[in-house]
Amino acid sequence: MFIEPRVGNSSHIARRGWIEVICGSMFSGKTEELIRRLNRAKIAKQKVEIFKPAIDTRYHVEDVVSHNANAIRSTPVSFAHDMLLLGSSCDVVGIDEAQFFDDALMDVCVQLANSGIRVIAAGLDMDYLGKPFGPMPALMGVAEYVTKVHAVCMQCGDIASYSFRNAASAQKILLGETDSYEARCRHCFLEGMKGRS
Ligand SMILES: Nc1ncnc2c1ncn2[C@@H]1O[C@H](COP(=O)(O)OP(=O)(O)O)[C@@H](O)[C@H]1O
Ligand SMILES: Cc1cn([C@H]2C[C@H](O)[C@@H](COP(=O)(O)O)O2)c(=O)[nH]c1=O
Ligand SMILES: [Zn+2]
Repeated sequence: MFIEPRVGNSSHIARRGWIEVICGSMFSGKTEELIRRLNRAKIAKQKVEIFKPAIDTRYHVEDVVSHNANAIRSTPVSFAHDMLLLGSSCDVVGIDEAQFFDDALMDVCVQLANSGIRVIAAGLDMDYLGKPFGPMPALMGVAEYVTKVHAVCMQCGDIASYSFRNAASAQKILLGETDSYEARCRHCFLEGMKGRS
């Protein structure tokens, strides 16, 4: 479905940008899919830059790493606006953990795409309460392509769209893995939330 954008010296080939969003729960394969698309762009000899929020240091300070240990080199940035300058000379900009960015993310992605860059952003569509997460809904609204991927429910084996938090914290941001979260389907998520305020 996703072709590599045609970039080159030929004046008749216009450079066209667009926005792709890969969303879903934790463990749904967002990062794997992001890495797959970015590696294909690299194979097509396109200039690729990958960014992640500086707060996400779970596996590695610089690499974007999936739960099954696929990795790709990235630049950690503190603010969405940092990507405007750092990504402006690329063909493709990849963004992981997009939900952690500030509300400027949508405008930044639009500006990058308007300047001819293919933007691929992966992030959680919902937080541990099942509510839309940060700048993701706005970004999905302006994206040309939105792909929702699913995990496997750890309770019943059905498809999972929710990230159920097993830890006691009520803070919106709590970095973690299987130590604090499990993927759940709607039914098992609601069962787990019963009795919580
Ligand atoms: N409940 C689960 N459902 C599906 N995959 C899981 C689950 N738990 C662990 N995994 C592993 O996580 C991988 C996906 O990791 P990743 O791409 O980092 O996901 P995400 O970025 O969406 O959190 C899968 O290929 C699988 O090996
Ligand atoms: C649901 C939820 C998750 N987080 C954190 C937990 C992880 O560190 C990342 C998600 O990583 P993944 O690549 O999608 O597995 O987000 C959080 O801080 N708050 C939440 O509500
Ligand atoms: Zn279930």
